[in-house]
Amino acid sequence: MSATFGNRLKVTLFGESHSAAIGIVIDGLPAGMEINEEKIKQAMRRRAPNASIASTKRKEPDIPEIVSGYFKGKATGTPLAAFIRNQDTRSRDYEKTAALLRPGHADYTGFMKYHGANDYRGGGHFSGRLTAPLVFAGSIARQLLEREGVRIAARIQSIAEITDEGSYSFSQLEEAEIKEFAAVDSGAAEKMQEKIFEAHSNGDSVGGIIECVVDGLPVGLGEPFFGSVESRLAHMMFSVPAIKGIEFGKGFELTTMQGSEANDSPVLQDGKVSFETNYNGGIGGGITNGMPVVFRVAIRPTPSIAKEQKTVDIKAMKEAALRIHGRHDSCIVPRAVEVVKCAAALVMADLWLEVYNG
Ligand SMILES: Cc1cc2nc3c(=O)[nH]c(=O)nc-3n(C[C@H](O)[C@H](O)[C@H](O)COP(=O)(O)O)c2cc1C
Ligand SMILES: C=C(O[C@@H]1CC(C(=O)O)=C[C@@H](OP(=O)(O)O)[C@H]1O)C(=O)O
Repeated sequence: MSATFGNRLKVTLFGESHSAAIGIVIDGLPAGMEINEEKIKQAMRRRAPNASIASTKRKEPDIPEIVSGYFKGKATGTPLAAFIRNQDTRSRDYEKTAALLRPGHADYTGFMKYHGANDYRGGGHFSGRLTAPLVFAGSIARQLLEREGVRIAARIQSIAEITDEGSYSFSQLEEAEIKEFAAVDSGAAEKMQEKIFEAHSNGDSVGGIIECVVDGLPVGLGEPFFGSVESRLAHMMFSVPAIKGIEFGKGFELTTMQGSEANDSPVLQDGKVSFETNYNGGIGGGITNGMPVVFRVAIRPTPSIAKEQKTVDIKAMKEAALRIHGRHDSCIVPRAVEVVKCAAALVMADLWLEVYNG
């Protein structure tokens, strides 16, 4: 089932961008786990559209309504289900152009796979909107990890060709979280935002890279081969719409290094094994080695743009031109920072429960 993810902590997503609601069912939360609703609200706010970064003008309160599995501030241990109502849908944006396949979006594949029965409004079930319930569930998973001393932080590393080259401490990354635009260096952040507005004013869009770090992990999460930490994180990240690449540690740069440079040498620190460097991103043979898990994801430019593009009218089977005048993010990256952290939390909490909960 493609809507369900996880082994010990299972999540099932449902809904469409313009349906009555979107939501998620979380199965496997430890009974009695306290849930901080304020932390959930903060996460939802950080994912929400933000006019100051040229994001979609759709205004959704994004208040999750928990309908089961939660009692007196704690998880009951039975499935926790929540839905988020869609309130500011403007489906007329999609009426006139319903048959015109949006280049870069899932209109063509959705139409073919579901024999034209797919709900194309706002991207339907393919929509980035489905990341709202993902953030809801992930922010609970994040709380579960925090209880165990595991923390997650992320930052915007680049937008288009503008890169923040700095390498930062975990606490500097954590400080980025409270910023509206989660880049660490303020000079780079300004240039990145200018780039987004430039694309917006040209009727175009841009992408970028998010770096994410999971700190405080024990040695031994994950398994070799198909249960590797890399494969589990990659599965989750590629489930997030618009994510097109992932690398761990030095990633592709490892190919330009010699073995003597790429190897992370074990050292003794206070009588325990640690590593001199972390070029392999805290993972060895698919298993956490106690160093921070570091990965970066590549996010494509938003598909729906105002600039004229070539397409096909799938009903008339004719080539056509398309300009999209709806409400769209000029860049998905700033809003996706929270999505990446929460999606990573779901994976790491699942891996945690596999080892420490039976
Ligand atoms: C937080 C978030 C917001 C998004 N906003 C938009 C948007 O406003 N317009 C759009 O066309 N795509 C947006 N997307 C991306 C599309 O949903 C995505 O590109 C599409 O479903 C096709 O999937 P793919 O790019 O993974 O192939 C967004 C994605 C995310 C994660
Ligand atoms: C609503 C959200 O983003 C939506 C993601 C999206 C897409 O195609 O992914 C298309 C747009 O939908 P609509 O045309 O209905 O405004 C965005 O606004 C959200 O993230 O909450």
